[in-house]
Amino acid sequence: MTTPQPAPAAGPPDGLTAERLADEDLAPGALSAERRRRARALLRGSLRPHRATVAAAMAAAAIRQLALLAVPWCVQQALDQGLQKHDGRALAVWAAATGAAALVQFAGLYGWQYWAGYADAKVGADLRGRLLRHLSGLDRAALAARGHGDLAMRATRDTDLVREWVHGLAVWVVLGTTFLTVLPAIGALSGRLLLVTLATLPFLVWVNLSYPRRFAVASAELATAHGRRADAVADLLQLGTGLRGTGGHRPLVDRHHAASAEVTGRTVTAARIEAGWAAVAPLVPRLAVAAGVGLGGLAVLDGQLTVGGLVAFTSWMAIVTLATRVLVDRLLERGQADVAAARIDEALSILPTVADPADGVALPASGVLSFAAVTAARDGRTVLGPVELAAAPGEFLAVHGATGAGKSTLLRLGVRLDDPDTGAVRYGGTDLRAARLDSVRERIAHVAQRPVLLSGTVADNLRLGRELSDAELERACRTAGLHEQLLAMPDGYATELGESGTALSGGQVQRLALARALLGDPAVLLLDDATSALDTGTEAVILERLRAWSAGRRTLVFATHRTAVLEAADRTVELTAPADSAPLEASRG
Ligand SMILES: Nc1ncnc2c1ncn2[C@@H]1O[C@H](COP(=O)(O)OP(=O)(O)OP(=O)(O)O)[C@@H](O)[C@H]1O
Repeated sequence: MTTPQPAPAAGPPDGLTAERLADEDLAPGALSAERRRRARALLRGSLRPHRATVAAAMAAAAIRQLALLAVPWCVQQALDQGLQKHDGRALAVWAAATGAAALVQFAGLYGWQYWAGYADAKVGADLRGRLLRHLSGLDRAALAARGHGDLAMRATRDTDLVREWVHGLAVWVVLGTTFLTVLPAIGALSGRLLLVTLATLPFLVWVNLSYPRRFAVASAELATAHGRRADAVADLLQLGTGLRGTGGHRPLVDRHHAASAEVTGRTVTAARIEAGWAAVAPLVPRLAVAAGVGLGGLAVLDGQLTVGGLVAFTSWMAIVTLATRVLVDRLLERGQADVAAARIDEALSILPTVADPADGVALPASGVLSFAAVTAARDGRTVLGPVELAAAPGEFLAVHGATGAGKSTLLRLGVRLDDPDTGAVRYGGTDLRAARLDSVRERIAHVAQRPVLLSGTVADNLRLGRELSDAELERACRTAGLHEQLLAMPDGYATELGESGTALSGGQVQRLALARALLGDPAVLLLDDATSALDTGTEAVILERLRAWSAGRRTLVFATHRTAVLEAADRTVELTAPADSAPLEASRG
């Protein structure tokens, strides 16, 4: 999620986007040689597991094209052998051959389209799955400079562009088959017609070399604009309603309109180049047909060419003209696929700042959670520590301190959502950085200050895809003081929460997040101000139930400003902001 900013009239629509654009990876314009090389490597790698399917599509496409190209020849024979010589049998034979070619075209086209569609669906699913697996494994710091909307575009529009490229791969075989068959066939008809045909080739090469460069630049700029608009839409949807009360949604709307206008402008630019390319490329083959008809007609009058031969020439040239148009489409797709693959590659190259160790160990079932000489810096500023702290099994520890003293930062280190800059966080003596991340998250659960809910039901949000019975959900919700309130709702646990859990109050969201953490049966529970939205009565009940839940063997670490929590805790620890952190309270003197 990005910070909302009003949009300037021109250029990148917000400061953060401008910052992103400074990043070489997202720079508009043509791809650098290195990015193109990496993009092509990604495309080849995505294709590798599906080579056999693509090869089958290509073979079917070649068969279909040969059958298509055979038709003018069959017609030529029917005209020259059948009609010109009044030979009904020859006419029937060549009519049957034309029919057979139609059947072969049918089978070839079916196989081509089926296998091409199968390959594009598989490559798209693999690529999207790989990208989403990678992105979902990244931590907050790694994703900090990326907008969610832009990343979503990479998983949708960009993978779809790669799919289109995969679908069109067999067409290269069609084009090769066409040119390799038509040129000798026309040469066999007449040397002059072959010269007319060959004269078009330098022009075709020039057109198809010059337009792609311009289109690649337009395509890259369009992709970046799409990413920016997607960010603007995501922010508008996620933040707009929250900011309406302060009038803050207006800049979001303006920003979206500016981003949308940019997409429209870039689309028109790309369309103009595409239109020129698509119209200019087949022009010369079409003029060549006219020249061929004139020259070929003279050859027919001189008796050097049959009428059937002239008809075959015009038919083949019509196929060449069509092939030229298709060639342009494929080159357009390849340019877009390069840009899309480069964007996907860039997203796949984002490294997590919290890495899962290759040979990570499992954390022990029980142990002391300790912070030894731990410090944390954000944006070059020390915001925590050095902290020395330990919480033993069965202990209820409350951490308090001024706003900005580093309580949330401390808890995030305790479950390895971030790593300390110096010192070590250990559980049962094992440095969390040496443990497998899934093992850390299994032993230690964290309830964030601002919990995140998904669209779906209450039960979906509690389960998060885990195999949990209704009885287990109920037990956790009882401990979190939510069960009775859920029962009072018409749909109970099946209540739909809407986007980002809008159907629940702030206090209910906090308790749902608490119940969700309890369901993992952790040995340590880190609670970040998890009762801040509760009335004192409900808070007292929950504290009592949490103590019973810990049953003298589980650890509770509660970051809080609430007196009731401090009073309920076995021990309290006050955090003070480091000297160079200068939070609000400290600067008040
Ligand atoms: N991702 C971040 N980037 C930059 N600064 C950060 C980041 N996270 C925290 N900080 C800064 O670190 C300091 C400590 O923040 P933290 O959220 O840990 O404080 P806290 O004690 O939990 O505050 P509160 O009581 O208001 O919840 C603050 O000055 C905050 O601005």
